[in-house]
Amino acid sequence: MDIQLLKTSKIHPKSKIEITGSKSESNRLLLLQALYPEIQVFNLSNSDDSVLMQKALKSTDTVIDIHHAGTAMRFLTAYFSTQVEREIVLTGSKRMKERPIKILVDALRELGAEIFYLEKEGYPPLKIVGKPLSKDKVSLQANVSSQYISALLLIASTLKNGITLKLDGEITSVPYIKMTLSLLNEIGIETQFIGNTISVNPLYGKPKRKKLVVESDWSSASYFYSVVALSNINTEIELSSYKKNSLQGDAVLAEIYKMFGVQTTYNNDSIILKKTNQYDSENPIELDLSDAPDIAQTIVVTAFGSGRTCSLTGLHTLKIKETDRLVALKTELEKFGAEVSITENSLHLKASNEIGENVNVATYNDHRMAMAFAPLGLKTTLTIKDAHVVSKSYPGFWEDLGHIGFELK
Ligand SMILES: O=C(O)C1=C[C@@H](OP(=O)(O)O)[C@@H](O)[C@H](O)C1
Ligand SMILES: C=C(OP(=O)(O)O)C(=O)O
Repeated sequence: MDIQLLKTSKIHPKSKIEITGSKSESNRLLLLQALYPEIQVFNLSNSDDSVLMQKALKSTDTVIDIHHAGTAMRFLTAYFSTQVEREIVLTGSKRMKERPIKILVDALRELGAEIFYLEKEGYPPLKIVGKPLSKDKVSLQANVSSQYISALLLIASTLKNGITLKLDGEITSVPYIKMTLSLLNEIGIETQFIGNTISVNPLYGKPKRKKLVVESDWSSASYFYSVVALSNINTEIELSSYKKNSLQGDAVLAEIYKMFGVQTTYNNDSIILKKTNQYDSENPIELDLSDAPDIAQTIVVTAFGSGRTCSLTGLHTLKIKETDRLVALKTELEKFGAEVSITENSLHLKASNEIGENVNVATYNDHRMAMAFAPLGLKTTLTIKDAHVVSKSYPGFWEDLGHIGFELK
């Protein structure tokens, strides 16, 4: 399914959208619920990745396919390693078989797990033979993906002595590790994170808190930040349910988008995004996104749509996500006439006021490619190829975009 966005210079001046729970928080809490069934979770994400996670945890099959869901692949590898008397094959999409998992598998093996590679060494699919993990201390490389670390932390409280992790190298995507620790703390699991060492105590007895409400997804909110940034002065979009003290690192959007004139007001359980003229529209956008990699695509496209120079660093994890996002961004932006240069961990976009028309944006099975480019419908007519890819994190995206006044065909 392709979707054409007809150039819409004006969306509704005021609109309201409800986004479901954070996919990251949901997938952590689903795993914790499998370990501690008394936990109840509200406002779960309706994303494919969370639905797949839920299904996988309930499944009694011997082969479990988690398609494109990175967190599900990593978290379930740790989970099934501890499920005694269970033997499963954990597999995924063609792209999942190219996303590395060796760092996590090595760490789990070090703790006593029995995991085998079924195709390429270091990559899914995996055969996992569940057994009690006998050790409690392990070192692992922390500069490739924080998901390996979160996976180990999520199962830690069920091990006899908990877990102590020593993290080697620069720690990437730190807010996601802190999110994991905060959720563990919320249910009464004690943790320490000092320097490059994290430890998690075993949980004796039942979880302290049983009802948890997931805050809505900030990464999904990013597309509306972009829409407001590219809109006329005073355009407002209200998004629910969000809070000021978020566990999600992508809540940094509220700060970042001030550079594009978007003001965020926290109102009960929602946020109101409003376009103002209180910003310097000439200033280049310069950011290190190693703490918030999922909003890189949104920010670059906003910068392009608003004719701003943009230099992003800290993008080393983008190459192993749903697609190589650095190459995908460069390729697709250049179709609109943008000048983009990339390295292994950075992207530079030159300011330009020309935006090509009738471009077909390829999405590479990456939900964020589709959603990041959509706001350009405020500047030009474009077509998003394979637009259904958005369901990985935000199945209602196109409907919500129509609701705020975009013309979709
Ligand atoms: O733990 C999580 O929920 C996530 C961690 C990040 O991955 P990396 O740590 O691989 O950067 C992020 O990109 C991903 O979308 C979700
Ligand atoms: C990178 C992402 O997800 P995952 O790694 O969980 O597939 C994402 O949602 O942008």
